[in-house]
Amino acid sequence: MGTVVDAANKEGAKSALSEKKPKVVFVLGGPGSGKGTQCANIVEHFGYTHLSAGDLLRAEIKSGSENGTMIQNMISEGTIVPSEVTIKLLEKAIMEIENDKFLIDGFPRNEENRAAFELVTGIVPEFVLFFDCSEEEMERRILGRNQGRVDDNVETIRKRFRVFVESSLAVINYYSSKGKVKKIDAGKPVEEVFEAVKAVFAPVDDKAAA
Ligand SMILES: Nc1ncnc2c1ncn2[C@@H]1O[C@H](COP(=O)(O)OP(=O)(O)OP(=O)(O)O)[C@@H](O)[C@H]1O
Ligand SMILES: Nc1ccn([C@@H]2O[C@H](COP(=O)(O)O)[C@@H](O)[C@H]2O)c(=O)n1
Ligand SMILES: [Mg+2]
Repeated sequence: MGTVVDAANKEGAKSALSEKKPKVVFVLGGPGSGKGTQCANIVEHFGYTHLSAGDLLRAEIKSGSENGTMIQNMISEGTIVPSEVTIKLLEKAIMEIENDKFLIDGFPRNEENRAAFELVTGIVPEFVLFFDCSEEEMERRILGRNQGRVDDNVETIRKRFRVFVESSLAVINYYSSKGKVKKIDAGKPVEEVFEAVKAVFAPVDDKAAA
């Protein structure tokens, strides 16, 4: 099966998404850095729609789709699912949802994700919100999360840390070279982190909370 990049190259196709032209913010950071927590706050205060790539993949497992077993195994291992799978889920969600601005949480996770998304959708992010947090603090948070996630165990957490350092940081560095990264100290308490997040969105977004 050709990759999603091959398909885009071959057909020179831009998905229907590029017609919709949504505003997209990538929300990146290590496992347990607080991406989902802060996305919920941003949704409430600034009117974005939150799309967690991890949640979309977990929903795909639950749907019993043909990719479900592969996704389940990769999440259990903390590895990164092929871009074509994740991008199709993101494209479907963005096209179905009546909003023109989206927080894409936990994506892109590696260079393949990044390049394929831009090639297939034609979308370039407004900016990247990067939650910077120590591994000690992230591990402490995940072990206290109690959401029953198959990947919330010490062994998989350590694998996810390794994937983040080896693959995801390169994505952050790429956008940093474009001057697009807004780095947040995510090691602080939730409310303090959100104060810093608000400062990022307030000047840019016309729906800033009063
Ligand atoms: N600033 C914070 N201080 C303390 N605990 C936090 C903070 N932000 C989030 N948490 C808690 O840490 C845990 C992980 O947060 P969250 O699920 O938002 O992280 P995440 O980056 O989405 O992780 P993953 O990539 O594993 O989905 C949750 O239990 C959350 O309540
Ligand atoms: N772009 C992505 C995002 C996630 N995954 C897989 O899902 C796991 C959980 O992601 P969270 O953001 O919810 O922590 C992640 O560890 C990967 O296994 C992916 O493959 N590609
Ligand atoms: Mg999350």
